[in-house]
Amino acid sequence: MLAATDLACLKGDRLLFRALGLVLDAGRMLRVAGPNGYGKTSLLRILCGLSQPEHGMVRWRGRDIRAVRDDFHAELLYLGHAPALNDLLTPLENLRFALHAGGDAVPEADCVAALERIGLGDQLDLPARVLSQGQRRRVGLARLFVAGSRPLWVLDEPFTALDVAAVADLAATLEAHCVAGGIVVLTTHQDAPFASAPDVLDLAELAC
Ligand SMILES: Nc1ncnc2c1ncn2[C@@H]1O[C@H](COP(=O)(O)OP(=O)(O)OP(=O)(O)O)[C@@H](O)[C@H]1O
Repeated sequence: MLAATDLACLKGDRLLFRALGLVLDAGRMLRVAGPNGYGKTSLLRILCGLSQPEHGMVRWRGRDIRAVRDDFHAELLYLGHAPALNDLLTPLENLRFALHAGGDAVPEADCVAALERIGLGDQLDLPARVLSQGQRRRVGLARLFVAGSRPLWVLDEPFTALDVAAVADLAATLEAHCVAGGIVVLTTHQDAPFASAPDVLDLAELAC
C-alpha cells in the first residue's frame, strides 16, 4: 500500500542514503532506526511528500504520491518530532486548530474525549506554555484518537518525553491501529513495549 523505490536523499553535499526501497502493506508497522543525523526524519518527510528525494519514488496505493497529493494527504497523519503548539492556546484549542488545518471536521466533544483519553483531562483549559514536555507531546498525540479514517500514520519520535505508562499505552494504540488494517511508520531511539516487534529499517546499514 505504501511503497518506496530506489530512494536517495541528499542534504547539502552529503548523501544520506541511496537505493532505499520498502513496501508496507495494510497492518504493518515499520520502525526506522539509526543514529542521530542518519536521515530518519528526512526519510519520513520524503515518505509523506513533504520533501523530495534526490532520486526515486514513493507510491501510495500504487500511485506516485506527487500525482495523488491531496488524496494521499487525506489518508495520512504525520506528527513531527516536535509538537507544533501555539503556547497561548489550550490543548483543546491546539487540537481543534490542527484538525481544522488538516481538513478534519471533528465535533468538540470528540476532541475533549481524545484529550481525556491521552491523559490531559485536567489540563484542558491551561495555556500550552505551562504544560510539561510530556503533556505537550500528548496534545499532538491526541490526534491519533480522532484520526480513525486516516490509515497511514507517520510518527517522528512519538515516545519522546512520555512516562512509562504513556509509552505502553501509545505502543498498544499503534498496534491496534495496525490490527485494524492501518500502517504505522515511526522513529524512536528507545525500546517500546510492542507485543510483536515491528519491522526495522536501519539507516546505519544504508549509510553512504
Ligand atoms: N538543509 C540541510 N542542509 C544540510 N544538511 C541538512 C539539511 N537538513 C538536514 N541536514 C542534515 O541531514 C542529516 C539528517 O538529518 P535528519 O534530521 O534526517 O536525521 P535523523 O536521523 O532524524 O536524526 P536524529 O536522530 O537526531 O533525529 C543531519 O546531519 C542534518 O544536519
